[in-house]
Amino acid sequence: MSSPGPVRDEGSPDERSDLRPASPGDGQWGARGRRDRPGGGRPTPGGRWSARAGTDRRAGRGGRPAVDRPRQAAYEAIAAVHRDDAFANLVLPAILREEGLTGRDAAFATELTYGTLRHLGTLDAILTAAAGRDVQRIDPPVRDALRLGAYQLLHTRVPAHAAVSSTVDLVRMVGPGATGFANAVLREVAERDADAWVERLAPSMESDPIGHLALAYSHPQWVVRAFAEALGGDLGETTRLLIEDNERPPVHLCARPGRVGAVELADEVGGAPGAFSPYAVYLSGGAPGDLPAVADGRAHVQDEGSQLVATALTLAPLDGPDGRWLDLCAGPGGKAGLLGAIAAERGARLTAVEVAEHRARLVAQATRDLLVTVLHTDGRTVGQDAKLPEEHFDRVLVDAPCTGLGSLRRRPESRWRRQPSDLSALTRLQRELLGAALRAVRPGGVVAYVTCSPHTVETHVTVTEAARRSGVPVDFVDARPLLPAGMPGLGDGPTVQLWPHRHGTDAMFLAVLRRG
Ligand SMILES: C[S@@+](CC[C@H](N)C(=O)[O-])C[C@H]1O[C@@H](n2cnc3c(N)ncnc32)[C@H](O)[C@@H]1O
Repeated sequence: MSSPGPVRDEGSPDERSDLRPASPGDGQWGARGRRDRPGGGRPTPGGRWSARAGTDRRAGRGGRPAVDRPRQAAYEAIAAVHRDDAFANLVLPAILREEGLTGRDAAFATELTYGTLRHLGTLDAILTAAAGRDVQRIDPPVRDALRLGAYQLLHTRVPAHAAVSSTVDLVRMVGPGATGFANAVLREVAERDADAWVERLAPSMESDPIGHLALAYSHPQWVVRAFAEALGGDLGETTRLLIEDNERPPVHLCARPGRVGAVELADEVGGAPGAFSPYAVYLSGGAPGDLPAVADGRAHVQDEGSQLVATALTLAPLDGPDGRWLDLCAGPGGKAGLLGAIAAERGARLTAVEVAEHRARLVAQATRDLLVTVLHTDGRTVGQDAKLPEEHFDRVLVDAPCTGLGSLRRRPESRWRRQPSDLSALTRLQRELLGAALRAVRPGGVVAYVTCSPHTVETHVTVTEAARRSGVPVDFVDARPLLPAGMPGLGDGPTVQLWPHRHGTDAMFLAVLRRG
């Protein structure tokens, strides 16, 4: 198998869904009896797979396949994430396609890849203890193989002997010379179950609740702290959120208004209408990209929370004209697609701005059959760009670039990549973009500020500061009535924070501001 090489993230979290996620392993995915592909590749000691046509380079002792293809695929995806800074949701489908893995094999590879990456922090702590040395000092290819093995031992029903032997076989390929070490480490890991390891390694909840939760639920401590703060210090709720972050997220479709109704779409795709958004359909499985409704532009993949916050902007009460709408951070175009469809029904016209050229092209593609003007420019140029005049727009969306801590379910590696130091540049940009939006909106018009992060520095602090520095009169609009009636857990207003564990959505934040 040859590596598809570095794969960079191009989509919003909405567009990146697990492929065909598996239920937890039930034992049918043991190491024996896997199909093998003649001419398949094998990883070099550096960890990359190299194709050797006509030779089964993976044949192990006794002629049986040394490593089955789903595990190989998972290993290669995990290695690419760490070696090439690839994104699992992009690199894994490429590997699965290249290997021709479908059905249960693809599901198993997906489960192993996503599960290992989500649980990385805890797995590393366990491997450090089991190896008697810091996991960071283990050769990267062997380290990734051990992570994959430890995940199978602690979080799936793969029999222990199969998890150990398949991992040792993998290590034989990626780190010859380390097989004895790998065998010993995994046997040590297998001595306890996941709960017993947490009991042994995590600080107690009483003495260090953040440290305990971080290790028990595999999140960086700063992220746990940020979640706990956003949840008002409620550690029970924080725990539920962390558990939810480690679950496979469902795929949500958005039935484009004017094109197809949610009930009709649900019937067509075998899904269920969403609980909250009138446009949402929950998909039970399968590859959404293969659906005719998605291919022909009647629907797109979009988290229900994203649908709700975009729709909220269109529902904010407005006096006077209502024909000019602006999406100031539009790429790759999920919300622009929904806003453009609603605008078409209401006789309004959407302008969508995106600073990154390739993402601007994605916006144009996402809105290709709608009357949307796509501008490839910096949203902060309001007042300097003739197409972005001041006091011109009636409704403006700022779906700001953010840490994405609200969509960790969809991006298994991102919790380990993000750093608290990312916050200062991001919040400066968020303030500047919201300031530009407040210049772009007409007096009496509304601005929705949205992040896919519940971090209070990116939410409340940014909004308060940007409004204070804007130099224009700004009032908060209570956002709660702009969400579906009866939706629970919306807090005290005027802003709204959605949560995976409360609403089944990404953790989207919404503030609605009216320019006086
Ligand atoms: C959270 S994403 C928006 C997601 C999008 N609204 C959707 O629903 O698909 C933020 C976007 O803002 C863009 N961006 C960052 N800085 C910008 C700027 N100064 N002006 C315009 N867009 C910017 C990023 O490239 C990114 O595509």
